[in-house]
Amino acid sequence: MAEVEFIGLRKSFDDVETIHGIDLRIEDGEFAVFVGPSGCGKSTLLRILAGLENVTAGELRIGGRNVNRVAPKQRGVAMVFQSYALYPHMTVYQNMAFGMDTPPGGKEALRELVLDAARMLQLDQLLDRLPRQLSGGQRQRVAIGRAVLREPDVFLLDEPLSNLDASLRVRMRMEMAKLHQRLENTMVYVTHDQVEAMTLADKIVVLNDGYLEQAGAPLELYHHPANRFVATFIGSPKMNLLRGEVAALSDAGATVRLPDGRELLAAVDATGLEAGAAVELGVRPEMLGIDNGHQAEGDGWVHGRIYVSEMLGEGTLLYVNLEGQSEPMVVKQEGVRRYEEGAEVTVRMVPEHCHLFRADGRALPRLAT
Ligand SMILES: Nc1ncnc2c1ncn2[C@@H]1O[C@H](COP(=O)(O)OP(=O)(O)OP(=O)(O)O)[C@@H](O)[C@H]1O
Repeated sequence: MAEVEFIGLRKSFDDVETIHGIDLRIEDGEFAVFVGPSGCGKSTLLRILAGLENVTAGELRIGGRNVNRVAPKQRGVAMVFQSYALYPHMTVYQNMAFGMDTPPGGKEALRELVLDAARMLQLDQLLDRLPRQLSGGQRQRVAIGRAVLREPDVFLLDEPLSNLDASLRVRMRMEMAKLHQRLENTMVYVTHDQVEAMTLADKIVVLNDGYLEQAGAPLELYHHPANRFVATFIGSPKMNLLRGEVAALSDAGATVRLPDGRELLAAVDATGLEAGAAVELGVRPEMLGIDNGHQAEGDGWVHGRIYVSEMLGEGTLLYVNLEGQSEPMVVKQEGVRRYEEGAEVTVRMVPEHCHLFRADGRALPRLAT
């Protein structure tokens, strides 16, 4: 069993605290993905797990054992770095086999193990090549192969796909998912890429400035972000936020008055909220509808003018200027539709698709997914 637990974990560099008390549990066999803005502490947490950095306070447990003072080699972890860290003068075979203990079956058994891993990663035709004779994706697979051969309980990957071009990233993303299915071990993966996080993770861990903002299944974070930070970090294009104040409260949710006087209902559990409180109404671009005339019965709607429209091929992104809001609202429409810049439009929003955030950024629980 190799579950990973961070308990009140803190890290300081030269008396400056950068990780401020993280409590997190990653289950045995779970694929956990760390995301967050640059400098939030993703790599530091991974390096702490690998034993490359000390813990300043709190506890790190792997498989139920406190490993704060356990040497990297004894932790049952293997790490794949962004830079791959291959030895340039060694062949693919030598890079993969380097530092491995000879198994009971001797050298021949060792060779079989390396060949098995090479076959799995489609490197078996490349074993005699040097790293400089490989493509980026192939180098990446060698680095992964080397880690797989250590048979780690916990596999650590620090932005493993970030040096690859877009199409190779997509292919390697699929390979990562397959690898996890095959190995069934615990994986901790750092990325900047939204799509990688959403598609690969069993659990996304959102970090911000050394704090854990939320950890949960990708769709849980998408539908029920705990706060404004997670709401705008998960999802692309990001969630729209409209400033307003609470006009009325009912069992159906909170009615929000926008600066232009228009009122919209958000279907949230408004317990504890007070009329007059400053709030932000959130709605995702893909949950908005556009029409040029009438609003549907019962829906909330706002008027605006098209600022810019972008045709993406599979869809259209509209940036709509609304009265009293500092940023244009982004609306994602399926299919290619032409809109004239400056045209007046009605944006429809359904109460069940709205999120509501208090002034301190905390989300109110939504009544629907
Ligand atoms: N060796 C170090 N000495 C001093 N400060 C450090 C050291 N390593 C990391 N830090 C600081 O700790 C914080 C977290 O850095 P970390 O590299 O973990 O962020 P990150 O989320 O991985 O960022 P990125 O996405 O840019 O790689 C940053 O403020 C960074 O400057």
